[in-house]
Amino acid sequence: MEFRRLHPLLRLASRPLLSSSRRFSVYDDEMEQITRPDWHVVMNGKYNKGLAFTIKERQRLGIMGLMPCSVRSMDDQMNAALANFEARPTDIARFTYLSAVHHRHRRLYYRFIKENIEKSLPIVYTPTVGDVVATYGLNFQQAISLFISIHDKGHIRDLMHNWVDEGVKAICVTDGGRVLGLGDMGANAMGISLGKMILYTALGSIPPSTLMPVCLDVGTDNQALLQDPLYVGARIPRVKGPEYDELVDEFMESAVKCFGNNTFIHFEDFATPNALKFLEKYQYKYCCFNDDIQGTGATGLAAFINVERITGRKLEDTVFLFVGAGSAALGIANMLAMELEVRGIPAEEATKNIYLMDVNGILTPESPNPPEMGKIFIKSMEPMKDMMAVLKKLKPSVLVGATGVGGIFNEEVLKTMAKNHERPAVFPLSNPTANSECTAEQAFTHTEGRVLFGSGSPFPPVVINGKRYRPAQANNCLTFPGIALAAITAKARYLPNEVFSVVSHELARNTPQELLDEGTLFPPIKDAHNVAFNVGVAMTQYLIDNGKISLVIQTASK
Ligand SMILES: NC(=O)C1=CN([C@@H]2O[C@H](COP(=O)(O)OP(=O)(O)OC[C@H]3O[C@@H](n4cnc5c(N)ncnc54)[C@H](O)[C@@H]3O)[C@@H](O)[C@H]2O)C=CC1
Ligand SMILES: CC(=O)C(=O)O
Ligand SMILES: [Mg+2]
Repeated sequence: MEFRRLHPLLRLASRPLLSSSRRFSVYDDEMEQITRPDWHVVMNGKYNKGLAFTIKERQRLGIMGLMPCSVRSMDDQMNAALANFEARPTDIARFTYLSAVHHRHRRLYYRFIKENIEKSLPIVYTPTVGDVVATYGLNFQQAISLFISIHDKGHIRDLMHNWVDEGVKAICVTDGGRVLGLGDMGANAMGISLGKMILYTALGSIPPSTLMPVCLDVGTDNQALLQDPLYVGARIPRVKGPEYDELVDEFMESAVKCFGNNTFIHFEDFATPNALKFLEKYQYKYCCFNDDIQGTGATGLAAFINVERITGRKLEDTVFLFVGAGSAALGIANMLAMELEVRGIPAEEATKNIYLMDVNGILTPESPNPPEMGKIFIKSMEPMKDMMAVLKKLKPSVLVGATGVGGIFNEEVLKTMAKNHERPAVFPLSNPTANSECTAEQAFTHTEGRVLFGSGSPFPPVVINGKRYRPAQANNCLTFPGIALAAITAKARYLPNEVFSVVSHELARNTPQELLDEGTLFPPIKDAHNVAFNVGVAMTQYLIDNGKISLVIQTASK
C-alpha cells in the first residue's frame, strides 16, 4: 500500500546517516541515533509497521526497546493477523479485532482486507456492518471520522478545519436516514460511511489520508435509539424542512471551499426522498454521486446485461418486475431504461416492460405520491397489490427485490418464477442478510438450480443433488470504488448519468466467460480490486474523452 505522505521521521530514516553524539552498540556499532527518540511512530497507525521495523530503523528512529527484538516481515504479520482473525468467535469480534489493527497499523489493515477480501468483506461491510451500526454507541472507541451535527449549523467549515488530514479528495456522507434495511439509524450510521471508505482503499487503492467519512447528525426518529443511554448522537427528533436543507447546502459549500471543487462527494443511505432531492439539486453543480441510486443502478444493469448474454433473450423483450420503488430500484430501472434508449428503443417503448411495485402495489396513476424518478414506469392498468397476482399476470423473467423486507420471495414466488421461465433471474438486493428477500439456498432449491441469482449480502455456495452453485453478490461495492477512483483521477467536475452506463458495461465485461457458462452473473469477490481498477480506467477514459474533466481547478482555501 502506497501512502502519499511519509512521517518526517520515516523520511529521515531512509536517508544516509548523519553524525550524532549518541551511539548504539548492541546490534551495530556503526549505527547512530540521529534524532530524539520518538515513540509516536509506533503509536500512530498511520506510520507504524509493527515488528517489521528493522534493527537499523529502530536505532535510527530511537524506538529500540519499545518492541521485542524479533523482526517480523509483513508476510509474517499477515499470517499472525489471519490466525488472530480466525480465532475470534463472532463476526463482530472479528470486526473489533480488525479495528484495533487499523488503529495501530494501517498498512497491515488494508493489506489484510485486500488480500483476504472474501473473508474480510462480510466483516467490514454487509452483513456485519449492520451489527456495527446497531451497536455503534456501545462499541464506540475512537473518532476517525467527522461528525457534523445540526447544532454545528453555521460552523461546518470550522469543523472541517479540525479534520486530521489535509488533501481530502473524497468524502462519503450519510445522514443515517435509511441504513441498509435497518431504517433510521441516526448518528450510528457513521459505521456505514466508514465501511464504504475502507473499500475505497482496499479495493480502489485510494490512500486513506485523502478520505473523509462524514455523518450529518440531524437527530433521529428511531425511538429505541433516542431511549438508549449509550446512543452517541443528538437526542432530538430528526430535523426536516428548510433547516435540514440549509445544513446540507452548507456542508456541500464548505467541502468544496476547504478541499477544492473537484472533491468527490458520495451520498450514502439517505432516505429516498432526500437522496432523490439532493441528487437532482447537486448532480451538475458538484462532483457528487449517490451510491444507492447510481452505484446500485450501474450494478443492476451489469447483471441484466449478463442475464441477456446467458439467456440470449434481449433486454427489450424481457419483462422486469421491481419489488420496491426506493433508491435502489429506481436507480436500476432508470439505468435500464437509459440502456434501451441508447440501443435505439423509443422512450415509451423502453419502459413498456419495466414494472415497479411499492408497498401499495404496482405503480399506476392511482398510486399515492410516486417519486418523480418513478413516474416513467407508471402503468395504466388495474391497481394490483398482491405480488403473487402480479407474477401470474405479468410473468416477469427478472425479479428484483429492493424492499428491505426479509423473506418476501417465498417458496411460492420462487416456484412461480421457475414455472414461467427456463432461466428466471432473481435479485434479493436488500441488506443485511436478515433483510434479504430470500436466501441463495431458497432461490436455487425452489428453481431446481436454474435461477440466475445475485444478492446484496453474500451467501455461501449451494449444493443441490451433488451439484455446486456459486451465488453471486450483487452489491454496489462492485462499482463505487472504481467510480471514486475515476472521479478523483480525472478530477471530474460533475458526473453525468452516461458515465454509469460505461461503468455497467465494464463490470459486465469483467465477468469471465467460464462463470457466465455456469450461470454466475458477476466477477468473484476475490477479483473485486481488479474490477475496481478496470471500472476506474474505463470511466476515467470516458470522462477525458467527453470533456468532463476540469480544465480550471479551484483548489482548497482551507
Ligand atoms: N445490493 C445493493 O447494492 C443495494 C441494496 N440496497 C438495499 O435495498 C433496500 C431498499 O433500499 P432503498 O431503495 O433505499 O429503500 P426505500 O425504503 O427507499 O425503498 C423501499 C421500497 O420498498 C417498498 N416496500 C416495502 N415493503 C414492501 C412490500 N412488502 N412489498 C412491496 N414493496 C415494498 C417501499 O414502498 C419502498 O418503495 C435496503 O435493504 C438496502 O439495503 C440498497 C442499495 C444498494
Ligand atoms: C449496499 C448498500 O449501499 C445498501 O444496502 O444500502
Ligand atoms: Mg447504501
